Amino acid sequence: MGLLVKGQWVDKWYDTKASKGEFVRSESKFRNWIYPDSEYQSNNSSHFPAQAGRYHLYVSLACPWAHRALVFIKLKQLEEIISISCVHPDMLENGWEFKQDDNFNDSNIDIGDPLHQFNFAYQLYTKAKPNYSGRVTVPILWDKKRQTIVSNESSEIIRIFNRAFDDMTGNTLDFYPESKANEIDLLNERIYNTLNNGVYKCGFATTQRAYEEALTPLFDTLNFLEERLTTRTYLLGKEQTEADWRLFTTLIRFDAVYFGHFKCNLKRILDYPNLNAYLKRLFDTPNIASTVNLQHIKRHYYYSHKTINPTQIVPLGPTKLFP
Ligand SMILES: N[C@@H](CCC(=O)N[C@@H](CS)C(=O)NCC(=O)O)C(=O)O
Repeated sequence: MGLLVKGQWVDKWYDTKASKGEFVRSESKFRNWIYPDSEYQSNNSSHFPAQAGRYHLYVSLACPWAHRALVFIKLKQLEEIISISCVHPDMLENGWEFKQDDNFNDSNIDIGDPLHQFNFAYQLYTKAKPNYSGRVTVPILWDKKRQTIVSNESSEIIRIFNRAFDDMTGNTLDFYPESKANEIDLLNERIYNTLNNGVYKCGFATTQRAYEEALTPLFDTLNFLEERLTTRTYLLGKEQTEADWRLFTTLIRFDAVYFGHFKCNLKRILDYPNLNAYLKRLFDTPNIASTVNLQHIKRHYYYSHKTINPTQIVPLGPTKLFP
């Protein structure tokens, strides 16, 4: 694991010394946007036009942030509009790699870089910006025409997918409707800080205090959500929204990796009747189950984080998502 410094790859683990043992996530740096024809401004360099076949999405099937983007490809029926490939689950001294490995073939998405045949994800970043400094993260939304990264921020990629290509697909499902935007934003904020990123704060903490300070709010939020779901099918009521899918990709990994590997182990999702039923409901949404790859998930976390699991032993259980 490492990062780019002025276009050069440096192998370095997260530095938590400056933050008293706390894991602090860095901001994503490519923040452009794809617009439908009616809103696209060709003289604005951060604007990209909605065009079929023009964009490629690089994901990791292990990563919860990349998983959000993949879920939106399915929900918004974008498979014919945006091509997709994935990285190998191991993220070691070279960061994310495109190496072929028959042990990790996914029946839906190929490992590799079909556009440039690069070996490493960092090469995409230096192609987009030769002197780039920063982390090399997935998801990466790539523009084949301008040969650059449109966005590497999952929360924005899903908002782009939510509407930019509606004219082409005819799929007008809206997971961030104006009337619910405030409530969605509020829930997202709590869930991001304490759960989506909270599991990482627990797992990557290097002091007891930092770990405990992340663990308490994490389970407060799970208890709050369990209560909320006693009267609701989805977080906002009867309809699915973006808030559900942002939560989904964390919950689906929880019992398999966050409970053990990241020490979020006061309770499993399986121990929460409402949350568990809700998770299954989301999982059973058409085309969603195919986006979940338990083998990539377990292998990535247990094998890549050598500071947490130096033996790199990948536990055999759980073998199923819903035992
Ligand atoms: N804010 C980003 C975070 C993405 C992210 O951190 N992805 C992880 C994989 S789970 C990654 O690529 N990490 C590599 C690194 O930090 O060097 C997003 O939501 O898209």
